[in-house]
Amino acid sequence: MQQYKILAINPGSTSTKIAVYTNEIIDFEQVIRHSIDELKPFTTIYDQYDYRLQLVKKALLDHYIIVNSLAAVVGRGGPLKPLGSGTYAVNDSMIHDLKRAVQTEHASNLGGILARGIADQNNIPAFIVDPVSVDELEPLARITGLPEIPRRSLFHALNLKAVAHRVAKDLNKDYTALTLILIHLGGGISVGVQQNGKMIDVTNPNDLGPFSPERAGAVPSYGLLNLCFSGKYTIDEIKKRLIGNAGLMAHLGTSDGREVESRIASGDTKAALIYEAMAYQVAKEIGAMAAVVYGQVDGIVLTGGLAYSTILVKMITDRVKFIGPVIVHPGEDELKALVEGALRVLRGEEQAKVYE
Ligand SMILES: Nc1ncnc2c1ncn2[C@@H]1O[C@H](COP(=O)(O)OP(=O)(O)OP(=O)(O)O)[C@@H](O)[C@H]1O
Ligand SMILES: CCCC(=O)O
Repeated sequence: MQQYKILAINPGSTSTKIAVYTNEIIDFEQVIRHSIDELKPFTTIYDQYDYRLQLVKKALLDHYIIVNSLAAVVGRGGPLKPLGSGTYAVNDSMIHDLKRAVQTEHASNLGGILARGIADQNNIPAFIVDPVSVDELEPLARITGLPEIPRRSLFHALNLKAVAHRVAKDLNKDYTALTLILIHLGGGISVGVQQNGKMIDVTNPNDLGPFSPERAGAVPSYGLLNLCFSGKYTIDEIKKRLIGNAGLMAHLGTSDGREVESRIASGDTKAALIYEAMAYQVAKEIGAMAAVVYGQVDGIVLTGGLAYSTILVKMITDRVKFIGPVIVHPGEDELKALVEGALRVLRGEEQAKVYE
């Protein structure tokens, strides 16, 4: 079998995670941490480019990786314009949009730029895979009761798509032949339904669907309206509340599922009620996604950090197993997901898409 050595780069707000794989086997992984003081001099995310690039190059040297041994470099895709799923070659239009943070400033905007910066040294391809702005919604799924507020597709695309590929492989089925309900159970929770390889409906964890360890999910609109106009909060404070200080955090003062479970084990009835409510909301959303595909579901796939929880998985499974088999792939491995996306292209299983 042909050997492909691939560098994956995942820039986050306080770290740059990198890994080198040979095919699906990891050679090394490193988390390069960035202190607040180190990042302070940079006004925009793009201003951090050279600083992070030098650190990635140093890490490669430290691990005796020479750039010309690499077959490709793959970076985390930032919130680009809405686009179809898959692996994209990093081109000039993408670099332009990543630099100007076309949707929003986010550290992941540096993923494609760093990948290109290293790949260009050796004339090898640079890719990104399934950024959060993957948008494959059916027209019906976009419509809300307010024409000026359509639903937007923003979700944990990288992990959900990678896990869908793994499930198809495990079942020895064609990826596009499966209809799957896919649930990422992380700090935020995304629930979507994938048919013919497309996520035709999905909840954006920042404004719809179940509440999660730190986000509010869907809340009654009149209540939210009153909070916004109470005069007590700025718009930024409301945003931070909805996606940082909501869900388990707001009810229980922690966003750590393990901590909630140890409280439940020691008899905390409030923790038990809130945790079950989160499972209940996830199950309800799974039911809604099943209705989208007339109940014809090949599997319900639970993934993300909270999928390590046997209690939570059981509470969800008990409510949804009548819809289809529940398959659990706990955790999320974004670097591996990036490498798998690059490998699909290098092996000719998929064509690299072109960002316009
Ligand atoms: N064994 C476990 N039991 C219960 N909860 C767990 C376990 N392991 C991880 N978690 C919980 O999973 C959640 C984090 O999941 P994950 O790491 O997928 O999220 P994240 O990367 O922080 O956020 P996001 O996935 O939204 O980007 C936390 O609430 C964490 O406490
Ligand atoms: C917006 C979906 C992805 C994330 O919250 O990290």
